[in-house]
This record gives sequence, structure tokens and C-alpha cells, in this order.
Amino acid sequence: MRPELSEYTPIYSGKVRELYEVDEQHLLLVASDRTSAYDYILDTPIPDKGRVLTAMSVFFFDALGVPNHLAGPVDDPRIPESVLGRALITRRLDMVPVECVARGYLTGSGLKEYRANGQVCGVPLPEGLVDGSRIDPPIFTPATKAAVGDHDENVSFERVVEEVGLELATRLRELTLAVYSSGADIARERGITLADTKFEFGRTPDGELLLADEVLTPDSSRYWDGALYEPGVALPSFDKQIVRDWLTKESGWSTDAGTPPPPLPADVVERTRARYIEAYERISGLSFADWPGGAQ
Ligand SMILES: C[C@H](c1ccccc1)n1cc(-c2ncnc(N)c2C#N)cn1
Repeated sequence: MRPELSEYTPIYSGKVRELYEVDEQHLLLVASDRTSAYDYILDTPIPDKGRVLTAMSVFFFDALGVPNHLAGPVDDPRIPESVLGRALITRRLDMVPVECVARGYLTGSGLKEYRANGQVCGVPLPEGLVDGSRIDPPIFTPATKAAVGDHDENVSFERVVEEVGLELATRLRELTLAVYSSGADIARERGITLADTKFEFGRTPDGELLLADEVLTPDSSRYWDGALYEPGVALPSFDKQIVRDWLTKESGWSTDAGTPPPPLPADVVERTRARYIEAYERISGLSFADWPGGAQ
């Protein structure tokens, strides 16, 4: 008999995920079906999004072989039925207060910084780069964690050293770049470009550094269709572009409307759900139909 979610103490509620305390040493990390666009949480959920992103994290945790915070399988008996397939039991860690970002392509906030001063997080880049340009080798572009609703602030490696010390900062950079490159290689072999990603790390009581949070999901990364890639062309997000295009080109809403986006039509929801599942099945080579927690 599985416990009820109400038996666990909620300790964090994010835009699209929640964290609960299971016991002194363990947490329950829950991914919702909520999705965001243009910094709004949309009213319309995407069915199975939480399960697909959980499945992607588990695939990469297994594939990457990096010590991580998982403390049980996706069907662990401590996971309530109501969140089965979109929740994971993790070890409770002392989280490192740094968003560890790796970029293999220039876009987003990195592009904005580059255009202003020719570098990203203090890392100088060659002249003449444009939106979508390859950054080779990939760079470590850390950020400080913002309050809920704010954007993270890109910071230099030196600032991370001030925050956590040289040894840990160096280790975070090494691990971030190595894990990004491994994930990017796996995705590239399946025709998908992993442009950038964000990792979080935490330490165990005896000081071991573990990969935590979610890994290499479309919510923590930018995924592009490898077949469409060309530098200088604004690259559509593999998973979010359907929603973005409907909102800005068909719904009558606009990003400067100052009002929340309207509810999504059923076909936009279904096509977006299908894109998440396509990304998972192409990258993992597994069938999402085999993932626990189907329609209850
Ligand atoms: C922001 C992020 C979060 C993720 C998911 C849902 C809501 C928040 N978060 C993760 C921890 C955390 N703390 C202690 N041990 C851990 N193993 C983790 C993890 N992962 C704290 N915050």
C-alpha cells in the first residue's frame, strides 16, 4: 500500500515542480504537468509532461554514470500512487548555491551578454558570433539562484570561487562541462541538438558531491531539432515552440499585452505532449508507453 502525498511535508513549490520531505535523509521530487511560456505559468496543463520529464532524468542519470542523488527506482514503494511516474525519491543533500550552466551554442541570456561585451560570464568569445553560433569548446556560465519569479543572474567563475571556494568551483565547472558534453553527444546521435543546460549539485554529509535536481530535461535545457540547425537563424525550441507560436501568432495575445496568456486549445496541448514524448523516445530509444503511472 503506497502512502498518500499528504503524509509528506511540502518544503518547496516551484513553477512546475514540488519538493516534499519523506524522512530526515530523503526527499520526494515531484514534476507537474504545468508548463511555462514567456515567464508565465500557463493555465492549461500538458498531460504526461511531468512523467516524460521524469523519465528523461532517469534515463540520463543511468546513461551518464555520474554519482547522483537518486535513492530509489521510479516505482519505489514510498512514492504515492497520485504522482507515480512523475516523482522520484532522492537523498537529501546540502545544495550548492550555484546554477551550473553549460553552453555549447550562443543564445538567450548568453547571446545578450555577448552582444553587450563580447563575453559570457567573464569568458571572452570570438568576434562575429550570432544567435545559434556554436561555442566550441562549450563554456561554463554559472548563475546565482534567483528568488521565485526572478531570472537567475549570470556570474563569473571568480564569483563562484568567492561563493564556494576554488576547489569546489573548479570541480563544479569540470563536472558541468563533462556531463553537458556527454548528454550532447547522446542527443546528437539521435538528431537532437542540446544547446545548453542547467545542473544543480549537492553534497552528502560526508562531503561527496552528487548531481541533483532534474538532468537534461527540456525544462532545464534548450533542445533544438538537429535537422533544422543553422547559425544565425532563431532556433525553435524542440518542445515549447508549438505553444509559443500559437500564443504569439494565432491566439491574439502578445508578450507585451501585460495579461496572462489565454488557455491553450486541445490540438496545441496534444501536439506539445507528442513533442515531449518524441524527444524522450528519440533520445532514450525507449517507449514512453512502458513508463509507470499512465492514465489513472
Ligand atoms: C530547486 C530545487 C527543486 C527541485 C524540485 C522541486 C522543487 C525545487 N531544489 C532541489 C533541492 C534539494 N535539496 C536537498 N536535496 C536534494 N537532493 C535536492 C534536489 N534535487 C532544493 N531545491
